[in-house]
Amino acid sequence: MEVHLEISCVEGDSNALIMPPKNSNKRKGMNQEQEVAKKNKNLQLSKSQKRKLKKLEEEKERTLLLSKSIETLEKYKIPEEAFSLMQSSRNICRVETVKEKRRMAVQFSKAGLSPQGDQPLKRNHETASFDIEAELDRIQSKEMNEKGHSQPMVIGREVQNHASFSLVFHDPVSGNELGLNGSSVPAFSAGEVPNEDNCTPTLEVPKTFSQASSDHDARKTSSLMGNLNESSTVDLGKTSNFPDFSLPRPPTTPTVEIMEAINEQSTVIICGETGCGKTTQVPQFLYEAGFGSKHSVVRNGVIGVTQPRRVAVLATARRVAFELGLHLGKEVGFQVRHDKRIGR
Ligand SMILES: Nc1ncnc2c1ncn2[C@@H]1O[C@H](COP(=O)(O)OP(=O)(O)OP(=O)(O)O)[C@@H](O)[C@H]1O
Repeated sequence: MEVHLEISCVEGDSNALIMPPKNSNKRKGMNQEQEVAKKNKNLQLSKSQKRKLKKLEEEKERTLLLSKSIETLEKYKIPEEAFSLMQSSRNICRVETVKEKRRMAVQFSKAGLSPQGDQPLKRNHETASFDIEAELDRIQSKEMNEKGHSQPMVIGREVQNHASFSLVFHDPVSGNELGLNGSSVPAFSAGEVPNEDNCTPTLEVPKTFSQASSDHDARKTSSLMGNLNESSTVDLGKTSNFPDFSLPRPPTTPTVEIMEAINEQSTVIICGETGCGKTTQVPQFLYEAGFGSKHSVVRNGVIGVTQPRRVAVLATARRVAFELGLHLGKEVGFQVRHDKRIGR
């Protein structure tokens, strides 16, 4: 009993009835804080979660960017018909054949556009020399397909496929534009195309030209014809019948210096402007100096010349053979893929 009273006294003095709830509140408050902290702690993401979240955000951004890009592409999309009118960058600087030009013109007209460059089918005189090259290439490949390089190159057959065909080159000496027969800018129309039998090159030089320029033109004409129509018309062996045909070397060709350098050095690099004769002249005076001779112990072997294109190989070989008055395929030969004419 005593104990009980004491307790009640103590309780009465120290406001014992209020204190316990206070303590419990404090404890409760502390618990709440702890819970919040715990919750916050739970809200703090782990490293892997953060990484995942970052990834998701990035993916979202990427998808957004992609959709924007697709939208832009759709906006500037080229219609499918226009694809056929586009040309590959590989064809830059490549001369189009008449057939290709015609095909393009048809495609352009189908698309309701005017043909490219306002020079559709008619051959431009300035580009004719390039066209000749392209034509040569085509003829050459056609020739190869039709088995054997001994097949004559028939200009007539090629020409008949086109409405009009003119072979023109620009003479840098006289400044004249010359055609196959030496006259100014001739053109074969389909009607007046020479047939296979009569496509012999005519070396008639109009009398209006001076003798000097006539000789020069005739030589050019002949060489041009030689390039175009070898077996059917031009026998390169016969060119020696024309004593004036062999062009004089450019007077500026420093033959002596080059020969001296070649004799003294094991390697010589010759630099010169285009057309100065590095390809056609140097081999000639090497040949004349005895290089490539079977009889020479030191200088025997071959004088080799490389060219990047097969048409250039053929033209160079023909030119050198022509200027030296030798036979192509004997003393002067050439070798390209699928074709080889080298003397034994
Ligand atoms: N097949 C050919 N038909 C007509 N003339 C030609 C022929 N090949 C060369 N020539 C003439 O001979 C000259 C010398 O030409 P060549 O090819 O030897 O010059 P190049 O210095 O080798 O030129 P590049 O540096 O461009 O190859 C040229 O001015 C050119 O007019």
